Amino acid sequence: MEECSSSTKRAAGPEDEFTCLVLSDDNLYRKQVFFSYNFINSFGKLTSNHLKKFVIKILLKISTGWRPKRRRVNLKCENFSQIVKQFKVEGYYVVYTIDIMKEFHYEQVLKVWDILPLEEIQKLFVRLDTIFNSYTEDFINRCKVKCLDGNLEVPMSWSISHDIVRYKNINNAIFDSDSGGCEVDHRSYVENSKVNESFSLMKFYSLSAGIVNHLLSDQEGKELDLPFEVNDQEREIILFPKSSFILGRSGTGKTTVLTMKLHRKIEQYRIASNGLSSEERGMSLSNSADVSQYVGEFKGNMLHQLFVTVNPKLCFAVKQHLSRLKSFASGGQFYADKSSYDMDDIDEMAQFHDIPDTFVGIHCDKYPLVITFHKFLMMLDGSVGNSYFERFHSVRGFPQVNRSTRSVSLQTFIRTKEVNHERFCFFYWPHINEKLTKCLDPSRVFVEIMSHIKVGLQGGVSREDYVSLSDRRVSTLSAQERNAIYDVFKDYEKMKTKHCEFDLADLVMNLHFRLNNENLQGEKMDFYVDEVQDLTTTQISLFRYICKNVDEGFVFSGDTAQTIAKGVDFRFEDVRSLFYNEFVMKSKKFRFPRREKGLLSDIFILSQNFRTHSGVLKLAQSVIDLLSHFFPQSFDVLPPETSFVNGEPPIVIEPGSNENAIITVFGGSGNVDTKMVGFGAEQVILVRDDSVKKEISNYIGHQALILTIVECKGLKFQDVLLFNFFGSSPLRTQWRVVYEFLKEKDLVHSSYLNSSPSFSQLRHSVLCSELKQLYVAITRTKQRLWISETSEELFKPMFDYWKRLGLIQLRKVDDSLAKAMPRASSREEWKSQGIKDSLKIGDLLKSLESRRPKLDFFFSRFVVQNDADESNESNVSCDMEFSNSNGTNDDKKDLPVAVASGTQSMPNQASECS
Ligand SMILES: Nc1ncnc2c1ncn2[C@@H]1O[C@H](COP(=O)(O)OP(=O)(O)OP(=O)(O)O)[C@@H](O)[C@H]1O
Repeated sequence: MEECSSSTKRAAGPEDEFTCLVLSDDNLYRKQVFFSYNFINSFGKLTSNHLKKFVIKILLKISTGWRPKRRRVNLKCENFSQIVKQFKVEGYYVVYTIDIMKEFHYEQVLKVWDILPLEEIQKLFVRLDTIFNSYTEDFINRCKVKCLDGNLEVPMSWSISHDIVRYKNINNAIFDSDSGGCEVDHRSYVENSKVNESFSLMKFYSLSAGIVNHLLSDQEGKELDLPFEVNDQEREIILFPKSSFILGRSGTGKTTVLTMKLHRKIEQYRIASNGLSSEERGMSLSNSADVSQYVGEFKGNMLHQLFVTVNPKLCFAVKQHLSRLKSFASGGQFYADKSSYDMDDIDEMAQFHDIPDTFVGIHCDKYPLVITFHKFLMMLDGSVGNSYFERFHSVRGFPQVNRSTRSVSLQTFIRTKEVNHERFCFFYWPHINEKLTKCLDPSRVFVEIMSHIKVGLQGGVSREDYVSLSDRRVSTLSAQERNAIYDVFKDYEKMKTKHCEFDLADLVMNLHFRLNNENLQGEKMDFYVDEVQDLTTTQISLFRYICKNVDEGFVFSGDTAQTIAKGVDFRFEDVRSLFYNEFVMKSKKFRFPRREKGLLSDIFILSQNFRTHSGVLKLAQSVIDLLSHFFPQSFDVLPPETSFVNGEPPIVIEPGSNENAIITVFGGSGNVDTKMVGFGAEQVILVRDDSVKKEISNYIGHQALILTIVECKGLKFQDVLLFNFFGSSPLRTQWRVVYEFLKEKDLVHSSYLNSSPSFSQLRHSVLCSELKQLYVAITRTKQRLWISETSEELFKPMFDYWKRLGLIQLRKVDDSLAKAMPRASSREEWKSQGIKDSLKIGDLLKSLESRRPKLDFFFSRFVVQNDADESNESNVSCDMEFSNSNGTNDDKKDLPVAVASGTQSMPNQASECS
């Protein structure tokens, strides 16, 4: 056995003996063993340290290829006994299965599902049966294949030249009704369970010294934030070495892939710098060949990685996640250090105060930089020539316009003088010539100005070029409309100059101009851009100035159905061709004067939803269907995501007769028992904007966390209450245009069309951003979504649509609903939710304190009845069984004692169950 070297000691905690076992050179197959989240939880609840150690020893032994001899088995998973195994230790059964994973080839792996007492085993088997029923016969047969190396059972592997397909045609397949799967609306789902208890969405963690240390230390109930095993689709993207684009609907793992890819590179770099240890050779998502390749590549290079996204809260969440992954990889603790997160606010400026506003001379320990796009612009601005802001007279008087630190007065200037969508609509639009504006929609005009006119280097495109876009087949604007928009643009520019204000496009164009004329020393960098749909193409092309490794240095991920940044309008194909023309061709223009073929980077599509169940996804898909109908050019059409878990339709809350549901639920009048006394930490009220947020805060104080749709972007919650989305929509009664779609689908009588406006791309362009916002709001929930509206009239068109398709359920605010909604949360839960989802921890704690007296009345958590049947003890047996060190066996009467060495040492041979 290998001695623990200094680098392996790093990972060793109190259980050095086990660390050495994990790292042992005998333990050749440890990369093929994975522990489920459930196993880790159940293991944590075991009270006997001796039992814990014994189980780990057996699992480590199994990971070397050792297998107990199989005997007559009575306790088994009916249909899949060849791939579902179990062994017994001191009255507990450890259940594991054989699976197949795709990395550089397909390979058999072991998944350890749970450790349970006898009475719970049968229920586990039934659920595993359901999962395996969804697999193809070919997949199952390959799991059954045994590959022997002497006495050892080693993983069988297959080349990736032929696909091994895991799932039958999910969502279309007809399942055996006994399998536990279910059929709804002609679509079948593998499971009928709560999302966080689902087996098909369960996270698995690979066997490592860190995991073993975790298992053997007393960490029961703490939030796990370990690098989990991604699925084959995600792994392929993580391992793909070239620049690429990742497209996928909400909850399909885009942020996860970016974060893991970035973290993996850090690990490879660390290994290349320190030399390989035994543990590191076995690190997840890599094999030694792969690592050695990077050893060569990284030597002598510094690793400069940047993660850029628009939402500061998402940025904060990614930063926290990366720091925990880093801590885990270097053997530190991987739970959030609660005390260090007790901050009042996630403020953009405070978040980046230690990163200078320049890319020149940034110290390497600042990497990876996880920054917002706004911070990225500030850093670029400080990197070449004179700052853009120095042109403003008032700024010249500020104390320091310095590259590394910007004064508070300058930051305030930037915040208050930027013309954004709201400022454009409310302050500029009313002052623009009415003759021009009367037939135009301000939001659409803002998009046109920011995304299609103010592009390029020289103050934007000419009128002639802009108007000529109407000749394109895909253009939805006539030449006349484009001329009018261009006139508005001219007026707007004049007014803006007069008021000494600027918009983001001004800054971006100025940066392009400066960066083109002055040489910024580009570094070899890796860029990970998340939620790329919220950036304009001109903004995106700024990345090329500071990243020289175009072939490999860029990963863009996003979903154009979730574009909520105002003024942005593109599809992934546009970004891909921009990348080719602006990044690839410009970086190679001197070396390759002719256009090369085959240099367009790959677009990967992620299709499995990991976040939520079919009830929510179907509602979300109905919004996508409207987008496809009215605005087919505005987003990338993808096949609907795969969902494995069946779930209830979201609930529309019927308001009381004379007040809105929020008042009924949270307070005001009414019986205390039917009032919801606050939301838990995993729940959120989503609203359109800050004004509605303020309005609700006035009603309910600190009883719940309230976020705007922009703030919740990229985050997730157990339950979501979407409040007054339609009632506060700028579309007002124009939502009636959806009847046109319903009529086309034969969902309403044609008389509905009489009172509906007929759809016009230009007049109803705001519907596009409304639908995208609605999609983002619906997809934030993992389990339950409640929709509450104050105006029946404004909601009616969408309500009719959803009701007709059976996508919602209507419920009155009564006792049962009020009881189902809240969830008592401990102080720790509030904190950990804040950590997970980057919320305002201070607010959460204040909120909790303020309702502390009411917590006594808190409705207990909505408990779903456990549907397990009592298992029948007389009917069970086991694969193999280990007695405890005394050789006793609790189930002796029913189950013949087997085996084990009868001591605490590792069993060498399993003897027979008689
Ligand atoms: N292979 C996996 N197994 C289990 N859970 C996973 C897996 N991959 C991702 N997840 C989980 O799925 C959830 C959604 O992932 P993520 O936030 O990366 O999706 P996204 O595509 O970025 O979503 P959005 O577009 O809505 O921001 C997260 O909770 C993540 O931990």
